[in-house]
Order: sequence, then C-alpha cells, then structure tokens
Amino acid sequence: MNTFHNESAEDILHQNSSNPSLLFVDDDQDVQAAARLLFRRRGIKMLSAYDTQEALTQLAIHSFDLVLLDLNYSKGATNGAEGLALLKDILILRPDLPVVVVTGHSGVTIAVEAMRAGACDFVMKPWNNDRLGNLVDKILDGRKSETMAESESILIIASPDMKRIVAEADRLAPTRAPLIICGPSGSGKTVLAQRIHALSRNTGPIRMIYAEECNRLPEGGGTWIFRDVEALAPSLQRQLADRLDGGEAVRVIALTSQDRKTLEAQLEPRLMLLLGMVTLVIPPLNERPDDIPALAMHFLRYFASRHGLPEPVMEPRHLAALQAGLWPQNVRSLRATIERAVLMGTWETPSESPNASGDGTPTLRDAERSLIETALRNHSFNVTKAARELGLTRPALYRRMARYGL
Ligand SMILES: Nc1ncnc2c1ncn2[C@@H]1O[C@H](COP(=O)(O)OP(=O)(O)OP(=O)(O)O)[C@@H](O)[C@H]1O
Repeated sequence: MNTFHNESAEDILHQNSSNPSLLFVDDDQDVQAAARLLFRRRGIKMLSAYDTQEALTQLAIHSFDLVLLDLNYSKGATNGAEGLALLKDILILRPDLPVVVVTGHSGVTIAVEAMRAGACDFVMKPWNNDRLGNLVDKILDGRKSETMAESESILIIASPDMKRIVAEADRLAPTRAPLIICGPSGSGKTVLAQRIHALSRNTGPIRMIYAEECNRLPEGGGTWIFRDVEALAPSLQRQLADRLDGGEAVRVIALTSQDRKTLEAQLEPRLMLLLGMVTLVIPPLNERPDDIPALAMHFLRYFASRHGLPEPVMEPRHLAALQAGLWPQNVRSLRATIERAVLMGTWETPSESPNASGDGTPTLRDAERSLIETALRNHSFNVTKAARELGLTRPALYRRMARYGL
C-alpha cells in the first residue's frame, strides 16, 4: 500500500479551519513533498492522492477548492490516459471544481487536450514555485466555497466488466436515448444512472422515482430515474409510453433487479419497446471480484474519515475473505461490512473476537489495545509521539497497531 495516510491525520484535524484546501494527485513522493512545502508556506492545506482511486476517495471525504493533477500514475505510463480519465471523473462529480494539470512526461499536447476536456490551466514540471503559487492563489481568490460531494455518487470501477459497462454508459450518456439498467439489488444501478445524467447534456433536474409509490408522472423535463420500473402501475406505464411517444423532452432511465426477459413480461409492450433500446447489465458483486479490493479500500477510507476513527489494517487474508464472501445486497452489503469494521476497529466478528474474554471482563489484550488507542488519539495519530509516550519504538508500535487493527 502506498502512503495515503502520510499527512491525513494532521490535515483532517485542520479540515474545519477556513484555509483553502487542495488535492494534489501525483504518484511521485518527492514531488508531493515539494508541493506540500510550497503550499504550507502559503497557508494552503494540501492532501495527497497517489493514484486515481485515492483521488476519488479523497474527493468523497473532503471538500476541496482546487485539484492539481499529474496525468500518469502507473510505472512507465506517459500517455496521460489515466489522468485524462480521472479528470473526466472529477468533472462529473464536481463540475465547478477547478483542476490544474501539472505534468512533465506527457508534454504540452496532452496538457492542452486536458484543457479541452475541462482543466482550467496547466503547469509543466519542474515548476517554478512562484508561478505555481501565484496561479493557485489567483484561482482560489476567484472561487466561492464548494459544497461537499455526495460520496454516494462516487463510482469505483476496477473489474473489466464494470469498465466495459461504464464505457458504454459514458458513450450513450450525451444522447437522449432511454436506457434500462438491470442488476441485482445494491449493485450500483442508481449510481450509474446518476453518472449518466451528470454526463448528459440534459441540464434539467434529476428525479428519482420509486415506481411502486408513484401515483402520477412528474411534470417538466430532466432525467427521470424509475427504480423497480416493473412496479409502475399499468395505467402509468401507458401514460409514460404516450408521453415518450409524443416526444416529451425527458430522459428516462429505468432500473430493475429483474433480468431483461422477466422485465419484458411485466412491462407494457409499447413501453418496453420505447425504453429498451439499450440495456446495461451490472453483474452481481461476487461475479466481479476484481472490484472488491478497490471498493473495500474506498469505503475503508471514507468511513474512517466520516467517523473520525483509524482505518483497520486490511491484510491479504481479510481481502481474500471479502472476495470469497457472499454479498446478498452486493456493493451495499460490502459497504455495510466495511463500515462495521471501521466502527468496531477490527475485522473479527464479535463472536470470534479474541479481544474479549467472553464474560465481559477486559483481557490484557483489551487493556493494551485501549492504551495504544488512547495514546494515538492524544497525539492525533502521530505515531512518533504516541510511541514516545508508550515507551515503545515506532516499529514496535506499528506492529501492535497492525495486530489490533488500529
Ligand atoms: N461501483 C461503486 N462504487 C462506489 N459505490 C458503489 C458502487 N456501486 C454501488 N455503490 C454503493 O452501494 C450502494 C448501493 O448502490 P445503488 O443504490 O446504486 O444500488 P442499486 O443497484 O440501485 O440498488 P437497489 O436496486 O437496491 O436500489 C450505494 O451506497 C452506492 O453508493
């Protein structure tokens, strides 16, 4: 794992201060360190992300005023594809957030492509400290405060299946085509529909309609997302078909946990024909285990930050157990499991926990864990200071933190 945590405890402490904050996305630790020094001197809070997924998680957790974006994060990558894809995701999530591209390897042509895609400026590496500092000040001065992103709209994708589905969704998003999204409960149909709306040219509102509770169709345009579309009353199905047939300026995205064939048997044939030009099918989570590590890391960081608790260390055996797990509600179940792990501070289920002696009496392990936790909290998770207070070396403290999932 990389150094996502390096300054986060300190920075999280300051997150309520009125200083502006920026997210610096770059895989190079030296570059991160140089930037941190520069912005600290200028009174700007800086958080680091070392790859795409960390950047998305940081955006889910914090409210930033600016993103500085290198365009390559994997070893040897120079074509800027990773950065351009991340830029697109950032602009979907936070259309108003200024993004400045800071790049060396990719060259000016790709930096210009990034500006065409929505970046507000670019700086070549190695940068001139005064120039970069002044550019950042200028952007921050002209910026009104940003509202917090909804973590719920973040879509983490790692598996080939999801990459293919999202690429197809992105391709169709700017059209007015109605869509059906099939997938079991909690698999991500709603987040995908939100992404399609965000990428569409539709400036109207997004309306989330629970088909079962719907007793009349909404008025006005925008994107109408029907959840469990098959539950829409037959009379409303007919009305919807009439309105779509009549060319109403509305984009309909129909979500269902049924497969397409079953849906077809339940929907008014005319409505099925109008809605079902394209069907995107999201597989259950256990059919795409490659998504599990990325989702687990995302939720771990998100909930640790949201609850102000340390992230339990995720060892390979925990990950293997997650990948082998059954997820009746798919990503929703995984999310709940990770939130519980963060809240409990451990991956063990209470019945298996070796931390408790069974009769409620604290064990030596409990006492040690609690001492360590208190020392870490007293020092805002600064490991050096906590180790000094506990009379331990840093490595000895790290070993105990790992043991107790701190
Ligand atoms: N790829 C993903 N990345 C991040 N979060 C996700 C992803 N997929 C799903 N989630 C999260 O999992 C939860 C369930 O997702 P969502 O509501 O989109 O599922 P759904 O298929 O619409 O479920 P239902 O059919 O029960 O309404 C949400 O909290 C959502 O943010």
